[in-house]
This record gives sequence, structure tokens and C-alpha cells, in this order.
Amino acid sequence: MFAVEVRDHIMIAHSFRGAVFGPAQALHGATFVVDAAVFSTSLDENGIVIDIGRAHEVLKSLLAPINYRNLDEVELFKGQNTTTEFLTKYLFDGLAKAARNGELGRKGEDLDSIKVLISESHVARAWYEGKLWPQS
Ligand SMILES: Nc1nc2c(c(=O)[nH]1)N=C([C@H](O)[C@H](O)COP(=O)(O)OP(=O)(O)OP(=O)(O)O)CN2
Repeated sequence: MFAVEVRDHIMIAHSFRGAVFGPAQALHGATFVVDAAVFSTSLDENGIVIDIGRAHEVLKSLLAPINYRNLDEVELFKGQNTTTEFLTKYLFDGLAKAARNGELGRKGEDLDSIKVLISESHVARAWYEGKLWPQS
């Protein structure tokens, strides 16, 4: 399987509901490093999985509305614990939509799957990976 991965980062603040989170129930900040990988069993006639520039642009556009924000105040996430895991799925859904629509410089049907990995610190990370087809 071939893959291309792009990276970006965001700075956010948030708080969590639930005793399991201990001190993280209070408002705290984090810098998340986001890695998004797109997989395909084949290369196109240019020898690529997807266009790296377009992948960067799409990832950046998905991160822009939440970068430098207190996620507790983001309407889209109201009532939701914005855990690292939750954010990986949010980004996966956005990237999957773009990939299926051919916005990554490759026909959607030529792409296999996507993995979004978020490193929330130097000791912890979470990811979501899923197939692009059949569409769920
Ligand atoms: N499964 C998850 N667990 C936790 C997340 C998460 O996104 N998914 N996030 C946090 C906090 O936001 C923060 O990143 C870490 O908080 P902290 O309490 O310092 O971390 P630990 O739980 O690792 O440390 P303790 O020593 O156990 O308090 C927390 N968990």
C-alpha cells in the first residue's frame, strides 16, 4: 500500500466533563500536531498517491475554524468532549469528503483509506483510520 502523509498543528483550549479526566476537567490548553495519511494501492500516471500541496490545503482549511479557539465555545462541538480521539474523527470526516470528491488531486475511487493521527503531547497520541469505500 502506498501512502502520502501531511502534517500541520493547532493551538486550542478546552475542558472536559467526566471524573476520568481529573485535572483536565478544568480549562487547559494544548498544541496538537496533526498527521493525515492517505492510502492507495496504486500510483497515478504522475507517480503520486495524491497531490501533497492540495492535501496540505485541505487539512489547513479543516483546522482553521478551530485553531486558536476555545473548543468549549465552538458551536459545532457544543456538549461534546473534544478529546483527541473525537478530533481525529472530525478531521477524518472532512478529509474523507474531500478525498471522495477528488479534491486531493486524484480520483476518489482510486484512494483506499485515510488515517488521521493527533499527537497531543510528546507522550500521547490518538488516531482514527477508515476505508473510503463503501461510503458510510
Ligand atoms: N483518552 C483521552 N484521555 C485524555 C485526553 C484525551 O484527549 N483522550 N485528554 C486529556 C487532557 O486534555 C490532557 O491532554 C492531558 O491531561 P492530564 O490530566 O495532564 O493527562 P493524563 O491523564 O495523562 O495525566 P494524569 O497524571 O493521569 O492526570 C487527558 N486524558
